Amino acid sequence: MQTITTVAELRRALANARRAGQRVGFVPTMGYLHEGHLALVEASRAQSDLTVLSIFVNPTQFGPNEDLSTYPRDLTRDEKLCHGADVAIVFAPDAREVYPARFETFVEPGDLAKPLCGAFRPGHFRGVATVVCKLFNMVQPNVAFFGQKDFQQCAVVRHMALDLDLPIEIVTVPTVREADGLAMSSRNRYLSGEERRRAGAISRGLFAAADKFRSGERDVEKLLAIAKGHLNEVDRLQYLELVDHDTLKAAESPLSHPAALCTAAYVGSTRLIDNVILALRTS
Ligand SMILES: Nc1ncnc2c1ncn2[C@@H]1O[C@H](COP(=O)(O)OP(=O)(O)OP(=O)(O)O)[C@@H](O)[C@H]1O
Ligand SMILES: CC(C)(CO)[C@@H](O)C(=O)[O-]
Ligand code: BAL
Repeated sequence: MQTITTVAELRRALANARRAGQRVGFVPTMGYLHEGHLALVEASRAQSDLTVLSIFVNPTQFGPNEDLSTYPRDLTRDEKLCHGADVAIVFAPDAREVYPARFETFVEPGDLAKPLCGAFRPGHFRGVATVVCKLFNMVQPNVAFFGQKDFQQCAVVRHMALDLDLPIEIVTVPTVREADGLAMSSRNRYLSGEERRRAGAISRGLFAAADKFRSGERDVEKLLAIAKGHLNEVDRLQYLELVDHDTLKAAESPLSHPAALCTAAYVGSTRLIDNVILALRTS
């Protein structure tokens, strides 16, 4: 495994693989890796010949009062995990390599970026789409892997690839969870012991609604109320919404299309997101 920090070096390292017709899998991350990230690597290993994992805490997707400066970072630990997981290349550029002086061109996503997290993090998905587009151009993978935990991000990236004719297959990997159901997230490390215990309420709420859905409930307000009943343990519910799986517009009762129940909640000062998909049986 090698760690590369410049685009020129990355292109050189990948040239041979490309000439040999190897299928390149790409896992973009912001580092401080956990088993959720390793599930993306595992999916890449299964579907490609060589995996590139990027570690870049992208400044353009953070708002001015967000946690860019305190976001957890530990490259040495991440490199060890990548080595053990059979990653071929860790690409860890610095901010100047990705955004040289006079950088001024952005990718502006459309309606998919407006609801949910987009409503509370203005400019977030513009930053995500821009950096993902740039990373795609740097790595030029055949296939790229994203976690379902960031459901709206998956939708925005998938649509960007379609709109911009990027010849890259986008794969969504199911959310990896802790034993109590909490979605793994680098930000979980901000939680105190007591906050960590209460954070379990987020997935409990989503799962309770999903269980009711599986037993036939199709009323949007009732499903939201069930989830909300569990969410009183969080300190502040930013949003809890049931949206159409494909358009991310508010779902209507009775549910007749696949939907996603999505939430963002603060436990202490930590903002956590999670979601479950409510898929209707097709048979
Ligand atoms: N629990 C998880 N299961 C599956 N994929 C995940 C999980 N957590 C993160 N990912 C995916 O890993 C990729 C990189 O995410 P990122 O580095 O931001 O990690 P994160 O844990 O989501 O961090 P954050 O705390 O910022 O939300 C994204 O595609 C994200 O959806
Ligand atoms: C996709 C991504 C690496 C872009 O910075 C980031 O948003 C993330 O880690 O989910
Ligand atoms: N995985 C989410 C990246 C962010 O919160 O900025």
